[in-house]
Amino acid sequence: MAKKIVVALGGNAIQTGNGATADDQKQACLNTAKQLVKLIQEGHKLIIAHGNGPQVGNIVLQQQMNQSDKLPAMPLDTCGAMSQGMIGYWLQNALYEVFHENGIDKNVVTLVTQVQVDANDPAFQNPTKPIGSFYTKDEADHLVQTKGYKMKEDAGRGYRRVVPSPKPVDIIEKKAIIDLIESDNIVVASGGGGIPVSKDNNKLIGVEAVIDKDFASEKLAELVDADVLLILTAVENVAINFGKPNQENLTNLSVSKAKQYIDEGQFAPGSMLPKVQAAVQFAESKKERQAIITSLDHAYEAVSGKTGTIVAQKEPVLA
Ligand SMILES: Nc1ncnc2c1ncn2[C@@H]1O[C@H](COP(=O)(O)OP(=O)(O)O)[C@@H](O)[C@H]1O
Ligand SMILES: NC(=O)OP(=O)(O)O
Repeated sequence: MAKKIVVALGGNAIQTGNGATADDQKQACLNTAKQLVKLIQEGHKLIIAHGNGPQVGNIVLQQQMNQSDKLPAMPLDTCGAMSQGMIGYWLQNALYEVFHENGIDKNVVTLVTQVQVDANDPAFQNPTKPIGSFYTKDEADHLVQTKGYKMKEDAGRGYRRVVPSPKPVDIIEKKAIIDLIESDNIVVASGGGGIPVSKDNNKLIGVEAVIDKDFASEKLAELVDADVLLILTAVENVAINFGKPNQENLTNLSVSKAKQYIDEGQFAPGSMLPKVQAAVQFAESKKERQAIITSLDHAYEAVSGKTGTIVAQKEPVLA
């Protein structure tokens, strides 16, 4: 049965390994497009959201490199908008090629998306979202001193800048997204978690933050009344005891069991935890809604119920 699917693309869908050139990231988007096209051929309607952590961090650094009065650096919200345009272009470009190879006649539209946040969200007092490259401890200390950045160690992989990550409250352009889906376009929306804006009477004020793309994708999936929230990352399954000798990969996961594992601390904050939390929130929002967490390579089989971790109100049964 054809489904409406919000796909949340993780880091490896856009940037594989250390390749941060435009060509490297275009190539990764082409590989991603080759996986997503199978879902489109099956008749599913796709709405594509994506992360931007590495990209927006690099844009901020590029902005600051030759900064002067005549060449002012753009603030983080504007850098977020730039990352949406850049990644949206790569995805449109990749899907164009793959659609032509497969005789598919569809438009792909990237919508610059503003996502409302609460200006009083406690996240503004406690930056947690890693962006940009990884640094050694010495480099990180230098950035703290020279730029006033907050730096944190990121899961044993080195130090990264962290910025506030408030929760998404609403998607300003939701009606336009729904109209585009209904007129049979593939929509890329809410990229990088959306551009964070807070409401001030009839104004939207851009704020210095990066919204988590898993939470923003969940909000998008609810607002467009999707059947499935498909979170694509680097692993085929969510696991308990991850990385330990007794690791157990999860296939069917009820909301209540997922909450129990969250309370036990089974999912790493900043990586798997927000995915499972977003999946629970989506599955809880309506009885027949399902969230699937799997790898890009397994997206097609997972939507047919053959692999991945499926989160639903009651334990679903794999096909
Ligand atoms: N319990 C867990 N089960 C599976 N993967 C986990 C778990 N805890 C942490 N991870 C790690 O989280 C990673 C996904 O997070 P991340 O790389 O931040 O996501 P994204 O794909 O959105 O960029 C996985 O590739 C895996 O290495
Ligand atoms: N905005 C965001 O969550 O990006 P990443 O998924 O790349 O961290």
